Amino acid sequence: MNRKGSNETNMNKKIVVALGGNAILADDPSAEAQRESLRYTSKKLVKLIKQGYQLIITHGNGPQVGNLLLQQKAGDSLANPALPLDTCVAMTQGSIGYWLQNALREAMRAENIEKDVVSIVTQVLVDADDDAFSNPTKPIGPFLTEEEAAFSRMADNSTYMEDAGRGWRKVVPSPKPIHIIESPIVDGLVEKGIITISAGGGGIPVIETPEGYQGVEAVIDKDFTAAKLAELVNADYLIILTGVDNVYVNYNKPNQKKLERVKTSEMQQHILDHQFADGSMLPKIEAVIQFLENTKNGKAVITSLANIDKIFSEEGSFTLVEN
Ligand SMILES: Nc1ncnc2c1ncn2[C@@H]1O[C@H](COP(=O)(O)OP(=O)(O)O)[C@@H](O)[C@H]1O
Ligand SMILES: NC(=O)OP(=O)(O)O
Repeated sequence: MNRKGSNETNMNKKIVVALGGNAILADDPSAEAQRESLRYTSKKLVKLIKQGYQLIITHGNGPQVGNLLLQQKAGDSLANPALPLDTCVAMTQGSIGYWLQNALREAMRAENIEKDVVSIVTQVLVDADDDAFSNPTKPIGPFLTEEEAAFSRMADNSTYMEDAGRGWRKVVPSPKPIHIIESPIVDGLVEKGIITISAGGGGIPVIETPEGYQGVEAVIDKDFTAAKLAELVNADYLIILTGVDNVYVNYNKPNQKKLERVKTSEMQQHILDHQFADGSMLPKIEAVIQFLENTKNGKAVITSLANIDKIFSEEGSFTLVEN
């Protein structure tokens, strides 16, 4: 990193990259369209691998897990019952991990890079008494019109909310991640130079019981889990990839202003000034601050996929947050 960061050597620097679920599934929910998005993503990520960075990848699943729930409901019968939400999260870790690890393999082969990549079914501990269980806020599945949402609410008795001006979506509880159960395994693989894809969809939410871990009906915000993962693996950078190049103040207003290099204290003030939308940009900013508060020299970047390979060069537009 030079223009906007320091010029330290990048060999073996650890980067946790969090991919938004909407970056994988845009308009076309078919497997082939999602694989194609991940092929594009992988070509971009490989540029960081070529620069010597060690990638620890995680991803969202909001659109995918909501669609899977709809499929479960559509086929629900006594002989073939719908599977619960924690299991659906596990299923999306499997499907997205499978697509992504193969896309990364192809992209690395094209660049003559010999590295292993593996997806890990990952559980994340949450608190059974988290307030989120009585206050669902995490949007999942397709965007609906207000009328469609009202109709769906009557059909499935779920909660639907408007999602950052983009339409109405089903919302489910989103407890905060306390611990990533498999993080020591991820750490061990990272130390061996293996690229990991873990804690997808925020991780499978589990609570601790006398009998062991038990799944709960929730979807954890992948940005908070990414921050926890970055802290646990002692990452140098947390990069959150989303639909915008930069975070803005006065977003979508005539006086909107791009944030380029900011201190956590400045971000905290912007939160107090209500600059970031709930359920979209706010959790990303909170996650970034959480990581920076729990790490000594970490830095965090929020940008779009188009910019990822430019973050460490002279070009590109992105928001870098540091202590
Ligand atoms: N202050 C802001 N600056 C930039 N983007 C914002 C801001 N407030 C809300 N947004 C919106 O938040 C979106 C990112 O949230 P979201 O789409 O939920 O994330 P994900 O990519 O993880 O699915 C951006 O694409 C943008 O539309
Ligand atoms: N689980 C999660 O936060 O997914 P999205 O990023 O796709 O909303």
